[in-house]
Amino acid sequence: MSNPLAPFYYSEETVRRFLNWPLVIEAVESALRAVVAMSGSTPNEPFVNQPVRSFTSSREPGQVLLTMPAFVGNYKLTSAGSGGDAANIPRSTLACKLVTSFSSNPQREPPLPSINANILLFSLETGELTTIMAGTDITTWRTVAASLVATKHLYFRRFGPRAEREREITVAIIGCGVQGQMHASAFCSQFKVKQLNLYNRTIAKAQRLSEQLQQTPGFASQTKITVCNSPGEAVQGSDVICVATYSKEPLVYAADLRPAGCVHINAVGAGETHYSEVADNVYGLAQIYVDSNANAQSELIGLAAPITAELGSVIKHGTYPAESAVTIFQSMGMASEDACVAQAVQDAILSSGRLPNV
Ligand SMILES: NC(=O)C1=CN([C@@H]2O[C@H](COP(=O)(O)OP(=O)(O)OC[C@H]3O[C@@H](n4cnc5c(N)ncnc54)[C@H](O)[C@@H]3O)[C@@H](O)[C@H]2O)C=CC1
Ligand SMILES: O=C(O)C1=NCCCC1
Repeated sequence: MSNPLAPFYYSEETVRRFLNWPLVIEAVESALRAVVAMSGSTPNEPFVNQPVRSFTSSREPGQVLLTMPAFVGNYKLTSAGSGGDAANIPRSTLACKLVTSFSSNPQREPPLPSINANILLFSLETGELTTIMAGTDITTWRTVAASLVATKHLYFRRFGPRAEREREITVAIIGCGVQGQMHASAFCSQFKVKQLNLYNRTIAKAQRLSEQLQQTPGFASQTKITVCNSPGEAVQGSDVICVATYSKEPLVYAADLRPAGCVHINAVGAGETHYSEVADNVYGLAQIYVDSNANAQSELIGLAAPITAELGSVIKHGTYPAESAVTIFQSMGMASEDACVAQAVQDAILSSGRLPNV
């Protein structure tokens, strides 16, 4: 039966009310696990059909449209308002994110985000478009969630099953734009961050973030924040480094890493290539993990170092790195993450009784 109101539209404001870390982390972890299995490999197991995304350049350099389709089959969501028996019923989602990256948007007057996205959800019965969901906040949250999940499994789990709750860490944030700001607040709320080093090309932006964090109700008072004058200063002594800029030149060099290793890097940003923010000599000594091998094959061309594994396979099999390793989570971003988070948000909205088209 076709829906007379379709497609439903959920605005950024509505989506924002339903985003929280348990919901987004669970959905992103589901996508990361599911991507390890391709269609039909094991019956009833979660799996992903995720063709390589397309990049369409627009008028100027630094302006690009990405189309990101995915089908995620047989996965479960427990924290999205589908609690009780419904939580045990396998879900499947057919979705496509349309996202633009216009890197000079923050310099506009008034400033706009560099990343703007919408996520389309389709009926599994008829293929009709059922929902259009604003996807800019989802993109930020799911990318930060991927870094949180990577840090838990590639860094903390080296030290045992409870380390993410007990171990104190120093975190460097390089790039204090939309991604950097949310990485900073999420890492401080989800882990025990004793020292937070902030660096941004325009130092005033890092300064502003420091002030905002300190004014945030509930911001961990045990976190000392330092605004750094160079990326090297931020990296030195850090256990976990998150780098999210448009830089085409390396910002993280081996000489600045702790000499004994034991460092994890979330490489989030994309200049011309995904791997431009981290120097070759760091890739040369690190173990490199990716969200998707298939995406890595098409988007990490030229990376002169082997990929160790998909993050989802570490989560599934518990194959954690050695304590002293330097690890990189090369985050490219996956359509399946967007699909699972959008589904979880839609479930939460519907179970709250909220009307669509708001
Ligand atoms: N891996 C993933 O899934 C995703 C990756 N991204 C990427 O993350 C990066 C950051 O995105 P947003 O925070 O939304 O952008 P933004 O524009 O809000 O922030 C970018 C920050 O990087 C800094 N920056 C820009 N160019 C630089 C350079 N050449 N050297 C040093 N710093 C520089 C700016 O000062 C700014 O603070 C982008 O490359 C974006 O494409 C965004 C979304 C998802
Ligand atoms: O996954 C995404 O969404 C993006 N990835 C790379 C940069 C643009 C947005």
